[in-house]
Amino acid sequence: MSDIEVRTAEAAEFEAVQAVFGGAMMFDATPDDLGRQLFEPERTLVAVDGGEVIGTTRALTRELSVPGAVVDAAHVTGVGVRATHRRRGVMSSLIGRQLREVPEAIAVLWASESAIYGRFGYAGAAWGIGYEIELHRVGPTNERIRPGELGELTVDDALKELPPLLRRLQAQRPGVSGRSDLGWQKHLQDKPDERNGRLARQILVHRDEAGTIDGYALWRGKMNWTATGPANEVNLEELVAPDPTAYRALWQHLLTMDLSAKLSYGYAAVDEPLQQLVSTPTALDRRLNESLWLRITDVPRALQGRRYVVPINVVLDVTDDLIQSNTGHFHLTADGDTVTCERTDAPADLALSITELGAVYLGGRPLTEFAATGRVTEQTPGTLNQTTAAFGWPVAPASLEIF
Ligand SMILES: CC(=O)SCCNC(=O)CCNC(=O)[C@H](O)C(C)(C)COP(=O)(O)OP(=O)(O)OC[C@H]1O[C@@H](n2cnc3c(N)ncnc32)[C@H](O)[C@@H]1OP(=O)(O)O
Repeated sequence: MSDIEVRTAEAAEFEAVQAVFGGAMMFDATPDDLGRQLFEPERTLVAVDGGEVIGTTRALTRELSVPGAVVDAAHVTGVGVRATHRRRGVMSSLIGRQLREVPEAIAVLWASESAIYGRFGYAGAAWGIGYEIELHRVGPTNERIRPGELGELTVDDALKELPPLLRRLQAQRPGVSGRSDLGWQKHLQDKPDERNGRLARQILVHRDEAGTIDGYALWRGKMNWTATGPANEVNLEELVAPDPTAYRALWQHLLTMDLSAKLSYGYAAVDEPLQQLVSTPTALDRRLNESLWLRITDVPRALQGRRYVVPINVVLDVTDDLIQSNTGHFHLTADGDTVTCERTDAPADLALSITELGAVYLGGRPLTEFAATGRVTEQTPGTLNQTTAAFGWPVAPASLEIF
């Protein structure tokens, strides 16, 4: 590490950053115009050896829904180190500096491997459910879809119509990342060489009785003809339907696609209502996946940024090996929209590290889970259950996209 310099990237280094990340992940990272426009060099760190970029990490400027609010969250991505420079502490230098420098009170990421980020105080804060639905077995309920309720949009129309629906979902569910106009363009980009043998993306929408779009699904089909007949595959990429009628109608349509045997979807929530809409939930073939990892970088600001499901008045003893200002006692009080979190000398009710605080931040994991292994300790009897209830949230967090 001694000869390796870690510094902020320059705009001209976009290609080098892409090449290092693509090489490390083993995908073709040919830069495109939208990717270039979304590049934030001032929020990218590079490790340089002999003038050559050999390691990278990026923080994207995006918002995230958290319990009861939408806040700024550093969306960390592009973490890669050239294979020739692995296991010499390059990533540790990059991630350590990034976490100390990001202005946001929380950072989030999708991990390529579970073993990487815990050492930096990140914790799995949301689970996701992957479906491999057997359409012949699942038995969708008989939803009547009236003519005109469903339609398709062009990308240009989708860029106007879909963003408000994602914002509505953010108001309902924690863990959902916001998208800028450019972010939407990138999300709806449909490069033929990235379709994995599937057809072009379909932008399916549902309209309410007044003709207003109140839900959408992004999906692709793939023809598969077997010796026994058609077995096409439907790949659902995203479904956003804050309105119950739209939610039911879109799923009903997708589950009954002609000639199709399978529907795959990777971003369902742990409490996904879909299971109520089918007669055989086991045919959903559900798999629990890791989804969003979260790291609190500023305890008082992060804890003040979200809401709590019941009033709370607790002193937390937090330890953080990487960010010293997060270590100490913090007095958290919350009652509805009035939330305060301040450093205090008062004795602590609960002791935990920054990792456990990150794990429970989105309301998807209970503090009691960590008390069971001694990672959270109760100093004042009764405060564990109260604090667990306050940090919980009625809707499970779910992240809709790998960024
Ligand atoms: C948010 C995202 O972008 S996710 C994408 C992450 N990137 C990838 O998976 C691409 C392929 N891998 C890589 O580029 C690199 O191997 C990285 C970035 C994962 C690690 O970079 P390195 O510079 O080798 O890590 P570094 O030397 O700082 O390792 C620090 C510690 O993490 C451990 N570690 C590093 N990578 C891994 C891994 N994949 N699995 C388990 N442990 C790991 C190291 O063993 C080391 O442990 P130690 O402190 O006990 O000795």
